[in-house]
Amino acid sequence: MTTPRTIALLGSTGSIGTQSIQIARANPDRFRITAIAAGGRDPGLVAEQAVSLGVELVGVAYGDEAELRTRLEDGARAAGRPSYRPEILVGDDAATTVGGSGADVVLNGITGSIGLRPTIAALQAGSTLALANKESLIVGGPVVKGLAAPDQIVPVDSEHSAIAQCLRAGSQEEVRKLVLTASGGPFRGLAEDDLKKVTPAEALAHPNFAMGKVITTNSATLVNKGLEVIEAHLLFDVPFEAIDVVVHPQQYIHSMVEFVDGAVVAQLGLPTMLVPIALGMGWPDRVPDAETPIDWSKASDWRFEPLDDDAFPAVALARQVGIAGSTYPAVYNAANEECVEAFHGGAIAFVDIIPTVSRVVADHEPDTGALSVEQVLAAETWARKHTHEVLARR
Ligand SMILES: NC(=O)C1=CN([C@@H]2O[C@H](COP(=O)(O)OP(=O)(O)OC[C@H]3O[C@@H](n4cnc5c(N)ncnc54)[C@H](OP(=O)(O)O)[C@@H]3O)[C@@H](O)[C@H]2O)C=CC1
Ligand SMILES: CC(=O)[C@@H](O)[C@H](O)COP(=O)(O)O
Ligand SMILES: [Mn+2]
Repeated sequence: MTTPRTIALLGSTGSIGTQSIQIARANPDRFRITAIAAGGRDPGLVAEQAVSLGVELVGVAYGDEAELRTRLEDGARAAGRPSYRPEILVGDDAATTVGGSGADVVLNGITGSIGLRPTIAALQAGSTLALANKESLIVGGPVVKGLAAPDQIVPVDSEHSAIAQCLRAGSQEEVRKLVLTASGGPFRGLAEDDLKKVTPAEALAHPNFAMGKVITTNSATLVNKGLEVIEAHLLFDVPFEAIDVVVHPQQYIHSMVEFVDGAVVAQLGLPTMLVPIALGMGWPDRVPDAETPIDWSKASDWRFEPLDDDAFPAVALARQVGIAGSTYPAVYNAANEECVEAFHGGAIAFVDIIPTVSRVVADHEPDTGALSVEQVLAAETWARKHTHEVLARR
């Protein structure tokens, strides 16, 4: 009998976080969540998670430490473990400290590029990084890659988990191209003009997945797929021209690899995150019964269609920033994060998002030379400020 892997779970209260807890609870012989971090929007949920998992370390970015402590104490008493006293961290660095706490696996399920420092901390601590927080890799690019040992980063993003699984079928030299599948989002099939009136509520109606606000909006604009093209380039060292995107609305095929002989290997499954999360925590081992397999006795139609780059220019723009490298991906992502907030706040329309990101990218003057974390953070700060200047000029 082997000892369970220790897991530090960042973003424990979110879509990825709660599903990671589900996997860990179902597999106590394999995984033990020893530390959690969240933003702090719901201290009651954080306390409930901490008590039920018995974690040793709890971090939140904001909120009242005394309130969290009281909730933990109340929860511990109710659970019949009144002496339970985890270490509590509150503040901007909490997730970074939890990420660097030395767990066997750090599962980064934070949303947004705020996940960069925790990603770096996990890599520096020598933990395996199960990476859902794609933004940290994309904005950090060569900095993050430079810190990672071979196989230290295990993708959790469904498309990249699929590609990692497909790559087991051949060598790197035998790969001809990667093919990312895309749902097309809730507005698939709409023309540019039809997109002018879509609402935030409509943008949050993803056809297949229940995810957080930012990634769901990014699926609607196709920014998510743009980010995923850059993510695939960074994770798998495949040039941008060898990374294709195909719209597959059912998302049963999570992504594919085409090999030099013309064979295409795909990874299939129900459109849920349970397999990618379980594999991220257990890599390279599969976790039995993580998800129900597809039922092949039922008839179903699977569709494939090309991207509509006119209505959804986000992927083409992402390719440009990915190829430009340096701080461009950080600027693309930061401008988009600001626009997503502005869209949900009612300040801008859906169709304002990509033109604004594009303007900010065009105005960016990157530093030259090797990229540092400080340069990334400075570029992000500039991009966030400039996004609001561009929006104010409209
Ligand atoms: N959901 C999915 O199916 C998929 C998600 N991903 C990626 O995974 C990541 C998470 O997505 P998702 O779970 O949907 O997002 P959610 O919005 O559902 O959850 C985000 C989590 O991050 C936490 N958080 C926010 N700010 C901080 C901070 N400063 N420090 C610590 N924690 C913080 C939130 O805490 P709080 O609740 O307190 O705000 C919450 O726990 C994103 O990068 C996304 O792109 C990738 C593939 C699929
Ligand atoms: C589950 C997952 O990995 C998400 O990134 C999802 O794939 C979103 O799909 P689309 O961005 O293709 O709508
Ligand atoms: Mn994805």
